[in-house]
Amino acid sequence: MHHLPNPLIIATRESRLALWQATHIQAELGRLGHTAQLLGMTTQGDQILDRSLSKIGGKGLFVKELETALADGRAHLAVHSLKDVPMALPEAFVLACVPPRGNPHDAFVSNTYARLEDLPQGAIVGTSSLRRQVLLHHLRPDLRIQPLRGNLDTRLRKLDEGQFDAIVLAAAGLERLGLAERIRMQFPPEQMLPAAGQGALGIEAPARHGALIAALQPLSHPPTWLATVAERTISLALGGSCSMPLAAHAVWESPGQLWLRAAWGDPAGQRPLTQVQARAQVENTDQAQALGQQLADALRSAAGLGDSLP
Ligand SMILES: NCc1[nH]cc(CCC(=O)O)c1CC(=O)O
Repeated sequence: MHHLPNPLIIATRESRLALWQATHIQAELGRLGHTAQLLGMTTQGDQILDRSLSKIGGKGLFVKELETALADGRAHLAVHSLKDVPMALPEAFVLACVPPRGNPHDAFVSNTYARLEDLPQGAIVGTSSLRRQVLLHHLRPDLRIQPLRGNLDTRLRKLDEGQFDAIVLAAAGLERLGLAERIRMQFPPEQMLPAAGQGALGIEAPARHGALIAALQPLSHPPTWLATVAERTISLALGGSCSMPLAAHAVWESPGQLWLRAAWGDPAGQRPLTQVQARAQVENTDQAQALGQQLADALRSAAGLGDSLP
């Protein structure tokens, strides 16, 4: 039998964005009458900046060290960008709650050009995301796409130093850090379909801590939960890794009617982009998973991926 710890300790990465997100959840818990404190931690994903995430073990690197703090009892819950949370968590942990989603779109950021269309032939665009890379290549095969890692401030600094003509970042991160004025253009999903879970937060807790999981439920937003379950089911079905050239984005067209789109690209740019979509009445987690699974199967056959994936 667990009771609710007081104070609740929230494990978080120490980037400005992660701290904003954890502080936001701390305040939400405060409004529910709980006292919460932050435990800042540096993860391997934050330390290794010279190699791409897909090469060093994926976005799970951002999550693992926070899970160790939960397992040790040094912290009770962890706040993550949902985009960085692997679909399959270790058995001892659950995604206890997904709060309302922020801006899910990608942002075009440049000091010179107002829109992607304005970039000259062969312009240099910074992004390390395989998804952004393949979608940019699809829109503008002439662009030279170069790696860009580090936290948001670091990425903007590299742009300002003149290393790139433009960069592409998540709008949610810029907005949370008060940097919305850096957004020159927001990509519509038709141009750049977001990653699964983009713009949403995920709160992770020990699976056995029933009292804590129950206490987090008032922060949950069922429409965001169901949409992101559908999106994340596609990631899981296509191999479970977040470091894939995969986009998956769901929107509510009307109450209960979920529209799910997905895209898969070839990072080498040899094969054309594959895009699929489906709609379904979704009222519970099983139906959201079924829609995600259906679209994953459609994507797999349309892209000629067969049964095995890299
Ligand atoms: N991969 C890093 C990451 N994880 C979450 C965000 C932004 C916030 C979000 O998408 O929810 C970012 C930065 C970015 O993609 O530009």
